[in-house]
Amino acid sequence: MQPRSVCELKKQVVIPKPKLLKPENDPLHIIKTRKITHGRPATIAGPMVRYSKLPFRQLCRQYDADIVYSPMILAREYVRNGNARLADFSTNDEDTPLIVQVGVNNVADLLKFVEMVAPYCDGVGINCGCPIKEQVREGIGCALIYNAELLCEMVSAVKSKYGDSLRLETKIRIHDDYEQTVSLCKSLCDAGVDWITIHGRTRTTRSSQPVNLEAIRYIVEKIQEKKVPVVANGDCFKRADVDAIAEFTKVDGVMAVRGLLANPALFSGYETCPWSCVEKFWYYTLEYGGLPYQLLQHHLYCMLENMNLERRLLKEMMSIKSTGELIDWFDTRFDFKRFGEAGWAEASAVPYRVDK
Ligand SMILES: Cc1cc2nc3c(=O)[nH]c(=O)nc-3n(C[C@H](O)[C@H](O)[C@H](O)COP(=O)(O)O)c2cc1C
Repeated sequence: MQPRSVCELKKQVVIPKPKLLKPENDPLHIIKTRKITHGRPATIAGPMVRYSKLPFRQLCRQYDADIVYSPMILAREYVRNGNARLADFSTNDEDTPLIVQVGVNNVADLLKFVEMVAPYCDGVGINCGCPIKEQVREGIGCALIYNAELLCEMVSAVKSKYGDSLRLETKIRIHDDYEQTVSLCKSLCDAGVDWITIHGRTRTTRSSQPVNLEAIRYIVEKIQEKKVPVVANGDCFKRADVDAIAEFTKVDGVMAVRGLLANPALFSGYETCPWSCVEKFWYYTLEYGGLPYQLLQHHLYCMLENMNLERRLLKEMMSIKSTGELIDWFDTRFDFKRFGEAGWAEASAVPYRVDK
């Protein structure tokens, strides 16, 4: 029998209805109240094509990510192709608050996409930042920041259908001329967007160049009267960066991406990835399944890379070719007693090693 994603299985037994968001699952409520209730901006694990799959999302939540994104899913494929649906999105009841990010270039595909994913997430985010040429050529990703009319039409189509039962976000890049970004943001606010994430780079800025926080600050100030929350994205690599970015730009939330890939415990204040994080990642990966081997291996590489291990060990790990062998390798190379003795199923019931 063909494997099915959790999402598909759920569809067999329930007829999805638009749900009413509870405050604890409502990303907008979280963004608006984090400062008041926790004295800090909302912490957000941003979208990463290939990487932000269910086990990684749950890992980030364990380490204080308030809201977590799926990778960008292309609406065109998802709404037309059952195999794409199986490959692109799986979820479960613990996978909340979740924003499913979509790459889309027309209202019809977006509405169909939202209809399919709305019962399984708390919000949808439109990708308006992807600079990859093939996507931009098709009017997806970054192309949308130059097509405000279409983008706003898409936002208002979703919001007028779903109201407050589903949140809608747009993740944009900045323009060379900040006034263009200000104008786009104002139009998005008028179209009903719930919050805007601003990645402080232009279409052509590379991620090796520093993020432009001045631009974000400028835009936030200019759209203040709209009272729509803004999240800053770019170069958040440690917990202190969250506060520094929020303080400087006056945003309501901070999104990290590459920082979390290397250290999913970043928001909890760990300077480098703690060992407990590696153990938990293993746990979620085996519990939830669905990660292709190379992705599992690369996640582990990213985490271990900055953990002061001998390079020889990393090289050895990268030469391993299957999940079974990798488990054996971890068992022999590290103190993996907890899972080794208790077994994977029971391991979740015992407290994890705390490295703090
Ligand atoms: C491996 C990888 C995959 C990414 N995939 C997406 C994506 O699916 N959607 C998106 O909006 N941005 C994507 N991005 C961009 C990030 O979300 C983010 O905007 C960028 O990395 C800047 O944030 P950072 O400095 O915290 O990494 C991706 C970035 C990386 C490194």
